Amino acid sequence: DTLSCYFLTPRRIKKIMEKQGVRGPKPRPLNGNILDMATLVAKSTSHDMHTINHDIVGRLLPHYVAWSKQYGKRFIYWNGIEPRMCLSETELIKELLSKYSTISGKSWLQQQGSKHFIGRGLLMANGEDWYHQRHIIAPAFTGDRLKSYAGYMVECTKEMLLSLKNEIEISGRKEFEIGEYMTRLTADIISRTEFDSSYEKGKQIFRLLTVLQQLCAEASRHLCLPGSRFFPSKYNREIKSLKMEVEKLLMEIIQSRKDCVEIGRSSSYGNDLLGMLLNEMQKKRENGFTLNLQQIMDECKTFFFAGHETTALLLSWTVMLLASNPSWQEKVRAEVKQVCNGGTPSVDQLSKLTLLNMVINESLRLYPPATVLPRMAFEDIKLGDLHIPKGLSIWIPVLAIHHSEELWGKDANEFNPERFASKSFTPGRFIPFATGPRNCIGQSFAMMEAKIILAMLISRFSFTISPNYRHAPVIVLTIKPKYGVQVCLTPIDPPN
Ligand code: HEM
Repeated sequence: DTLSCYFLTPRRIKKIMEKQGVRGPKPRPLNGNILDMATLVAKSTSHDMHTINHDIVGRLLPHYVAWSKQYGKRFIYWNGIEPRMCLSETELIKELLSKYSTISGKSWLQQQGSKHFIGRGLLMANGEDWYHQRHIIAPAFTGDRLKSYAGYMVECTKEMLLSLKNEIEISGRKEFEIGEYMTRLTADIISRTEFDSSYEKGKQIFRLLTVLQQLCAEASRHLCLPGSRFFPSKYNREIKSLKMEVEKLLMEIIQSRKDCVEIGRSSSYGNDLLGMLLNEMQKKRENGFTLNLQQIMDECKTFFFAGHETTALLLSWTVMLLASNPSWQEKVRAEVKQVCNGGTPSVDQLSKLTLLNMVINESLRLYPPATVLPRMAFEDIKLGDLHIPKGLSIWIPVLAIHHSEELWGKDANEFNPERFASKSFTPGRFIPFATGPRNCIGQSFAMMEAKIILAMLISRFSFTISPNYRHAPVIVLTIKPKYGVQVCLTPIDPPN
């Protein structure tokens, strides 16, 4: 079904959109506007930024800036042979994301790019398949089950803070690239929540997945050349063998849990994410929809991918923002001290950390880890006054919406958490986790994790931005600090 979208001649889509006044840059044969985009981005990101400022849309999405100026808020461009319409009107975005979650989804090109990595897990699934998976998995991310992960988060954070403190005491080092620590920490947390008792093996799987992710990202750069993915290149061979290695380890964990249940040593597959998926695999058999082992493995990989890098980036950017805004750092530290009373934060205390919450939101606004949201229409869709033909991909430029002066006012590019103090603002303009039925399933998980880690970090250390930090945000799937975030840490002595 998805494939059939590609048989619709792109020319027809172009004509339908032109009739509605949606135009864009002229595509080149096969490659569309890919080269134009690459050239503009290479130029705009060839230098670091001169100061730590957040006016980054022109740097990161120069093609968006140029084309929206020339063709208006809606324009169409070509990612190779895939036509994409950029949509930045908040009303229409809200309508698309809330009403059409099963008849729009991930395009074949996107699925192809991640086939050997996360397969058809929740993030890449479409239609009915997506709907069933979402309903099976959703309970793992709400209510008491969600709260039960807080303990793991606190434990892993304690270990990281201790290793930082030891490093300072032993080597006298003060400067740290905090991104490295955050990446390791969020990977530890997701390994524990996913594989609790098989934690060590889980970590091994995730090390392999990190390599696999890099290889797949490189290989998908060549995807736009027709036929290239059929060549048994070095990439393809390496990708296949890594994939097999990861799946073999995953199967070992799954099999040992099944054995325990079958010989009666335990009555359930476990309380971690994997256990929950296996329990569901048994339960859902009666009502017709089943999760098979391949899907469970794809899901395990999906949670690792979707759940750790995004959160690590949120944390790194927030530390950068707090390090370069000492007055907010002090305010948040005082709040944590008052709410948590010197102890580790409990789930109930987290909702009282209002200032920290505002800072995290402001960080997600300025540096949204997921910079664009893609949705392909699998059927004709009516969106406001627009007729969207089947086969058209819609791209929502989250980063540009978050920085729009029209939506946020003259200080749109300034760090000002105060703007999140009032709860009433136009819906649809703040969408770091998307919105509607297909929003981020891990949103509450990520927010809980970020608050716990930042609250614990800020009460143990004060930090300033290092003179070695180079402000150079780049987009490689997500928004990353090109050279990391170097901060100088000073331990804060605990009272008495
Ligand atoms: C700051 C951290 C995070 C950000 C900014 C973020 C952002 C997003 C966004 C924008 C989407 C929608 C993507 C799309 O449909 O194209 C998404 C989906 C998803 N996220 Fe997150 N995410 C974060 C953390 C997490 C965590 C911690 C988990 C899991 C533990 C997670 C799991 C997922 C999954 C499985 C989906 C696919 C949901 C579906 O299609 O039904 N995310 N996330």
